Amino acid sequence: MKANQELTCSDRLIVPLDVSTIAEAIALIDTLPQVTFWKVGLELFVSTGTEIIDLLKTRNKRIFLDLKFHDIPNTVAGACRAASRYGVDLITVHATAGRQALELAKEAALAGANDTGVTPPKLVAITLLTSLNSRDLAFDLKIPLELPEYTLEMALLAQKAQIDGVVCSPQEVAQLRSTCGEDFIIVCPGVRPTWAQAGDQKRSLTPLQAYKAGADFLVIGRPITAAPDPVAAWERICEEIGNR
Ligand SMILES: O=C(O)c1cc(=O)[nH]c(=O)n1[C@@H]1O[C@H](COP(=O)(O)O)[C@@H](O)[C@H]1O
Repeated sequence: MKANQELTCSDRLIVPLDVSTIAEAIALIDTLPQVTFWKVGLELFVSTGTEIIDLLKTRNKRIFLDLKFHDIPNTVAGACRAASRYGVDLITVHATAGRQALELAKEAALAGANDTGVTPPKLVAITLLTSLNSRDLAFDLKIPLELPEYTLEMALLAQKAQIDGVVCSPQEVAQLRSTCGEDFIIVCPGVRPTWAQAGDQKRSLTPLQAYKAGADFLVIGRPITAAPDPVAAWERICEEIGNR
């Protein structure tokens, strides 16, 4: 990675291709040529398979393959090995898959990249989805910890298992950054400019707040992709974070 101060807005912002067809994905990629880092999530990958990966590669884009693996260790490892053969930049696993799954995921990612001679992806663990709040954690998931403590425990578990970083809400970034250190990758979805709708995101902060708290990457979807003018929305966000 480049030193922090040299990073530009397109190095920091990851935009999800949350659509279900190649045609819609191409339309978004063409609308936003300034985006260099795209996220391929469950909806698009399940719909198109590797076609979208090949397309992004021919356009020299960076790829966050966000399939959020969560299964028994053997299955998580197999999936990580397969995903890593594509030569993508980032992949996700759920921290709650547990320590053994995380450890095997890391080994498998290295093996998968080695299979095809590509650079291994960075592995990031989901701490707690940004669509959940303290109430959901306590009353639905029955987790008897305060939310910041829980996300910290998940991050520490991932770090002990040699995972490269985490996905967390902007509200937890400062704490995770100070505990897990500067080299731990922190990816933040759930980012909302003041002028955008929250939608299903429950633990948001603005792009500038998330960036200042220490996030390496901001994942921002609908505030850009569903805006009447996506390019203007992108530029407004870049201005808000000072084009850093
Ligand atoms: O792993 C993710 O990227 C992710 C984790 C999380 O906790 N919350 C979350 O919103 N995401 C993803 O980040 C994107 C957020 O999109 P918007 O809510 O439209 O900005 C979606 O593609 C989600 O799948």
